[in-house]
Amino acid sequence: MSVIVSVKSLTKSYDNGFTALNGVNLDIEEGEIIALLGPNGAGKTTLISTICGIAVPTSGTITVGGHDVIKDFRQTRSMIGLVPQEISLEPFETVFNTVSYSRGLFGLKRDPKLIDEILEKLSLSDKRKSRVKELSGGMRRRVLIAKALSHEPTVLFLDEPSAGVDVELRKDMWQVVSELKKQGVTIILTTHYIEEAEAIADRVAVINKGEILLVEEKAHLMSRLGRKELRIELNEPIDTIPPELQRDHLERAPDGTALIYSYDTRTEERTGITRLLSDLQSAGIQLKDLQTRQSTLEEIFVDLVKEPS
Ligand SMILES: Nc1ncnc2c1ncn2[C@@H]1O[C@H](COP(=O)(O)OP(=O)(O)OP(=O)(O)O)[C@@H](O)[C@H]1O
Repeated sequence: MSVIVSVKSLTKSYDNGFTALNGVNLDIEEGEIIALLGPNGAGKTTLISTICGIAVPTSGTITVGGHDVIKDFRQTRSMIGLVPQEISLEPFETVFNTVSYSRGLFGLKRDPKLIDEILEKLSLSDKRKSRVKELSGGMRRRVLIAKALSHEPTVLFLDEPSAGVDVELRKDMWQVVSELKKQGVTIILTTHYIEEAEAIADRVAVINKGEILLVEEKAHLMSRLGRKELRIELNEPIDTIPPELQRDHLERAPDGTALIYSYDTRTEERTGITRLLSDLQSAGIQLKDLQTRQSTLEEIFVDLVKEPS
């Protein structure tokens, strides 16, 4: 596979002296989906903006398709589609015109057939004459993607594509992104949702305080981060963990009303839950409720990016 976006020793300091990116190196392969994960203020948007040529690097170089984003701005920008986080669409305009207009902004000739194909790809064909204000939130996001694709870019940036979107629509969005990948579009997305990176990314880059902490194959990263927690609510609070449960490495909630069991579904063949439940029975502990939860990205970041104490 060849590298389509190459970022070398990129530093970006804003006019107020703040360094938002500090020596970033990142190669993005043609045709991959890479998720850029990072806490608020990590530098994700700044990185996207510099690659798109919207923000000027303080030092370092960026190439898209082998062209320098500053020297050959027009050429590189035309290869890039950018889907912003905020939905900013003209409410009274039709879907077709909205997308067609975006193509015009790149100085390209009108191409109704192409616009119809893009709408088809995004399951918006039956809405082509609808006004934007008549669309649901999920459809509006698709219109944003259609706009970004209207000038036929080969690289697509999606900034938080499913922020504030419900689970159903999020899955829909993943489907759309996977389809675009199949058609050969390289996709870079920023996200706060680990399930999102897990569902669609080939690789994951973690950025914090303007530095890339790691870039890894998703499968590898997930095996390191994918811990789950089983919370066992008890009928009666307990003061200490009974000896029958010592081997299960449980934690006791501070008020004694629950036990917490951590396990890893990916790296361990057996979760140990069956054994745990039988040990609970042997210890005569009555369960009130069971809940599982996965570490949130926020928690993973706390681990990944925590300052050494
Ligand atoms: N124009 C600017 N002038 C000064 N500082 C800025 C400017 N734009 C961004 N910053 C700062 O640079 C840092 C990185 O911001 P950026 O928007 O790139 O982060 P982000 O990872 O996209 O965050 P979020 O997840 O909140 O969108 C932040 O501390 C931000 O306050």
